[in-house]
Amino acid sequence: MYFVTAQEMYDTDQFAIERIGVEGKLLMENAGRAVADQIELFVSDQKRLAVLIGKGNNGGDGFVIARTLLQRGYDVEVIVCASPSEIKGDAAYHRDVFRNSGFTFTRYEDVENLGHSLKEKDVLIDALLGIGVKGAIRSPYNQLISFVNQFEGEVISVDLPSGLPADEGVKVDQAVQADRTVVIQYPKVSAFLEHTAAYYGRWEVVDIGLPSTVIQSQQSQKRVWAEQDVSNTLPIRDAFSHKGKHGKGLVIGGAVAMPGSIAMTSRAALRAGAGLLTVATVQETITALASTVVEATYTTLPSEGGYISDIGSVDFSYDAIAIGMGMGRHSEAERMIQVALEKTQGALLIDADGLYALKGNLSSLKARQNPTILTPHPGEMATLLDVSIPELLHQPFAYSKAFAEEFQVYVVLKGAFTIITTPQGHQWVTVTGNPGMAKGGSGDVLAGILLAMVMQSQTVEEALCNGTWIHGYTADLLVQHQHSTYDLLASDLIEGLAQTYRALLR
Ligand SMILES: NC(=O)C1=CN([C@@H]2O[C@H](COP(=O)(O)OP(=O)(O)OC[C@H]3O[C@@H](n4cnc5c(N)ncnc54)[C@H](O)[C@@H]3O)[C@@H](O)[C@H]2O)[C@@H](O)CC1
Ligand SMILES: [K+]
Repeated sequence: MYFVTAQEMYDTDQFAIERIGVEGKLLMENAGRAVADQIELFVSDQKRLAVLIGKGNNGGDGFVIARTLLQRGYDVEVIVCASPSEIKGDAAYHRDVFRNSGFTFTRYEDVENLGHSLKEKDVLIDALLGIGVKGAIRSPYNQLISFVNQFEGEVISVDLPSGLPADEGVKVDQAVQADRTVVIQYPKVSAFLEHTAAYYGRWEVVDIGLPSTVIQSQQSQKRVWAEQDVSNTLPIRDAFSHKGKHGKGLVIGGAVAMPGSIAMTSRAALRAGAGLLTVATVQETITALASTVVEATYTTLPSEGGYISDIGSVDFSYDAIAIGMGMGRHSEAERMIQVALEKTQGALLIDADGLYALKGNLSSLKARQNPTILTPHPGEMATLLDVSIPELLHQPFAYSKAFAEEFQVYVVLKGAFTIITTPQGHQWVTVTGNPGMAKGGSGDVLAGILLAMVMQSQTVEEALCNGTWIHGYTADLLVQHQHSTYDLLASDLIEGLAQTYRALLR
């Protein structure tokens, strides 16, 4: 499923209108009807509804929604929050169709009056502002939004919660806190940002019949990776497969005081389907791991002060290598990352302390011929970019894209919405996962799953999307059945992979 910025949405509408010849009025009719159909699914016709209509096309949708629901026997009061002369174009056309159908609306006067009209209502449909919102919210919308947020019944927003920007990088002034949002055709970027997603409440997308050629005409492509995508791309194992067919992987990391993270990465890689796995680490860590990760083979690396001191002896011909977890932040790490970048013949995944060590070596990323994958959490990404975490999270898509394109790497920016960006600038977001994963070790597990995925026969892009989706989905299944968001541990995710694969392969 694609998702868009406000400009991309306007461009797709424009393309549909000018190139395909679907009139704007018809798009609005389709949009309003699709939203009304959706509302009908979860609002009984015994409820009392009010529709708040703003002056733009979002308000135009509101007229169609109100007319459709009234025709279907719903009790709907329509309150227009703009002077009728301010309403223009397609919205004015639908205001007239509404009126000519024999329906009436009242005009918004002040909050007190509005309070009076809404006292008996169960559901408020918010068609005040859509993707056209800009800057600080002006009167009367500022009072209206505060008012809607005090309404005790259910608030359903049309397209997006009024006042909320569609795009990233825009300050939120004031916005409706919706219980549900019925999104028109494509979700907007703000549905996938940590600081704006919650305004939407539960949301679903309705189709207004734009042909897929319309979105494919867009330059920037951002999509949600969903269960169907996993089913379509997860490699099917044939009856004659053997361990060599599922790739040979290597994990480099760990230190005397930190055997846990590399243990989790290795076990996760094996559970996620790695054919053959080798762990290269210091002797003490091998001793600690040997009895818990029995399926791996081991390579002893020289150590100094409890840390790996050199990786020159490593065989770099593996299909994929993951480096950095539990490696420690010390001066030698930087040189070792440099060696890994130069010598790794297959895909190289850099995580955790490896990312920290990469900071001084960014330009060497460009020289690599084979895929390089960085898996930062926001703190690590912010460090790589020299920005603060809030700055990064204000526009994570833009920062990820700029970085991935500049350094020709795959970036997996971890978070409640994990963003996967390819060196070509294509972006995917996965929405699986829950707060139970916000714990130490969960990133190590992800690195292992991603390593295993990259070793299989799928594109790197698919591998990263599948791995990220599976990681979050496993946490979701565990929280639904055996665990809670409090007690869930990273190691539970590894064991939980069994359930996820069984569900996927059923
Ligand atoms: N043909 C189309 O263009 C279609 C549009 N659709 C709907 O149209 C919406 C976009 O319509 P518009 O572009 O008219 O935008 P809006 O409906 O978001 O309204 C923009 C209006 O709000 C005012 N405004 C903007 N920022 C404000 C602020 N900070 N304070 C107070 N007033 C502010 C502007 O003066 C402008 O007139 C979409 O969200 C969607 O609901 C759908 O019906 C599909 C078809
Ligand atoms: K709205």
